[in-house]
Amino acid sequence: MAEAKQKHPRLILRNFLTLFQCEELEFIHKSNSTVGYRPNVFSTTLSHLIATNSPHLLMPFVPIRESLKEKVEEFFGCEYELFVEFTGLISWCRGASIGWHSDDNRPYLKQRAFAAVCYLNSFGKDFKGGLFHFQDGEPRTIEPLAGDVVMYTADGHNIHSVDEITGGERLTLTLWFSRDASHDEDAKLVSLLSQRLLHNNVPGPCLPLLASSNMYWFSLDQSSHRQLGFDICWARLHVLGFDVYSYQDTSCDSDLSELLTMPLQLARGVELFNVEFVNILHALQDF
Ligand SMILES: O=C(O)CCC(=O)C(=O)O
Ligand SMILES: [Fe+2]
Repeated sequence: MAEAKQKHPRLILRNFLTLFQCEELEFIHKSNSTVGYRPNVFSTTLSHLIATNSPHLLMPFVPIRESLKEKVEEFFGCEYELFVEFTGLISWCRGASIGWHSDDNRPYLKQRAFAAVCYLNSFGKDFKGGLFHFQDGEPRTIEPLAGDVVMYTADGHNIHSVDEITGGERLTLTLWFSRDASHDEDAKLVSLLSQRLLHNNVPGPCLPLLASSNMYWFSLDQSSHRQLGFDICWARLHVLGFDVYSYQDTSCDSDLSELLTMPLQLARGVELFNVEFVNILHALQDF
């Protein structure tokens, strides 16, 4: 057991998060995510929540980040040594996968010492495919289940992969930890928060601002014309059964993504709801 821990330092924790916490984070992701860093992947970072004037949505992350850091420090024997380097909600849609790798496998990722991946939804129920595998050691394969967490060193002792998603959307809260204080995410977040508070140019305490429209544009074919794709915010509302009604003058040649930055109302079938939203992010967060 001790030898296995030395060779492949890793820990699986069942039911670390409650289903309520999973659902709360899922709601935040589905109402704020942008197109991610790899094909068919969407992400919500904490700095993005600040940049889009939704810092109140950071609150549910605070106790979870703290207890994950404590667990990692306790299990890997490095109490009070770690900084959270990155926190993000990451969802993988059909076609997304990642081959064998370690999480520190690029020069710009060398500061990463440990990873914690929290599963926010479940294999077989919410998505198909997407099993997690370690190349060596035990456990070899992990079936993602809402609330469970896998923690492992970011180095070559824990080479891993994720099978292609074949249906649904697989959602995780993923954190990396570093020993290097210059990669402390908290310091970056505090600085972003204070910049926003000092520059009083935000519309109101809780009214979201959209990032640039290409951050929400999901291209179906990366290489082809920009038109082939959809706006992820609009698509998420559509999945929930809503249509968007914009009372802007649509006779001008404004495109869809521009309209979604303007005031709008929601409709379902022939029913038009009275509430006016400042933009589509506001509708997603408050419908
Ligand atoms: O989502 C997972 O299970 C692991 C993802 C992963 O390996 C990564 O993002 O580096
Ligand atoms: Fe990884």
